[in-house]
Amino acid sequence: MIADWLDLTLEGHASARGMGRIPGGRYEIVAPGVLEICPDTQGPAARPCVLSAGIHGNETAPIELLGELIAGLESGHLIAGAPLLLILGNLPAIRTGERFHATNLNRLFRRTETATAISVDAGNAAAGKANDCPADDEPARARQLMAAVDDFYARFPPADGTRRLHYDMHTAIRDSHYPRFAVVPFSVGEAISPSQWSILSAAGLQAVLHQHQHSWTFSHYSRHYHDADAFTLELGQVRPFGANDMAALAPMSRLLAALATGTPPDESDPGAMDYFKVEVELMRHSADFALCFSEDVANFTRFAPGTLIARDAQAGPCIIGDTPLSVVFPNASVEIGARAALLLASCAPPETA
Ligand SMILES: O=C(O)CCC(=O)N[C@@H](CCC(=O)O)C(=O)O
Ligand SMILES: [Zn+2]
Repeated sequence: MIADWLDLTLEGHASARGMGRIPGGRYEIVAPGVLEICPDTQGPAARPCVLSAGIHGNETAPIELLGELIAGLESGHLIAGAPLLLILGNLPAIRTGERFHATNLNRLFRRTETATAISVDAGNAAAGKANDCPADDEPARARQLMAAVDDFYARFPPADGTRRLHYDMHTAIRDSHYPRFAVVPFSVGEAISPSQWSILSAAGLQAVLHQHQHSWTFSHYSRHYHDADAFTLELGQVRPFGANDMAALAPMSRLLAALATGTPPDESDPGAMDYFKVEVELMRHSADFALCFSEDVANFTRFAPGTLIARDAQAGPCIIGDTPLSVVFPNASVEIGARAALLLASCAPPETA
């Protein structure tokens, strides 16, 4: 019963391995919190999809979305029609309702000599898959998830002319002028498939933010190493289980259902979304660091030229230059050396023709 898998995993009782049938395909638990769906027959629009949630443990709406998807697949309301890898990211942090335990998992998806060896060595990967990672070992979990993604993408190449897909679903700490928005990881590889803009627009996304440099997030991993159409999707604000506005996420739920069944997703005008690019990645360099605006300033708030944004004992003040910039993900409590905010400028929509 895959419907039980999610509850059991969150309670810490899931078996590390297991497999069975669902309508139209089969499932396999390939690692703790990692469930693969393999259809008997691929639908007309099937793409190998990684759908991840809970990379930050207190971001529950995406986990509820995965729960709805799994229930649909189990009941036969949705017939499996595409290879899927469903991932619950930071299991110990989900269980305690925290963003992370020792360090932010979403900065660790980078191949090192060790991680690459694990991802290409099936024996090591299998050993790593058998057990839950210790609660405070986010680097071990990142290696486990990188290995699972490498293995999945290697076994399910995309059809000619299509690309792999990864939606890493999150919710934001702050309120936002755009409650639902996509972050596009930086890449020197292929451009994102143009259809993604109209698909994300139909799924209720309101803005798109292009990263300007490598960020070693989970979505960046799939984009950088696997040339996938990969995004971090911010789907509202952090809330506990049961308190999320799932009605606002109904179009996103329909998109996930289309991906799982291999049917064409809804599309709508990509011009309905606003587009931004990162101009400044503000880092915290010292213990004596402060943001110079209030805790309730929402994501995408615009600051005028000359505004003091942050003070840092080591890096000095951060002041907006000649053009206004909007702030996203401001967080003065990040670890020293980590990103404390992104400052954005508006940009033109990507080419869709
Ligand atoms: O609201 C916040 O400050 C953080 C929300 C969040 O977890 N965002 C992701 C974005 C990842 C990316 O830049 O692609 C994160 O910070 O990991
Ligand atoms: Zn997050």
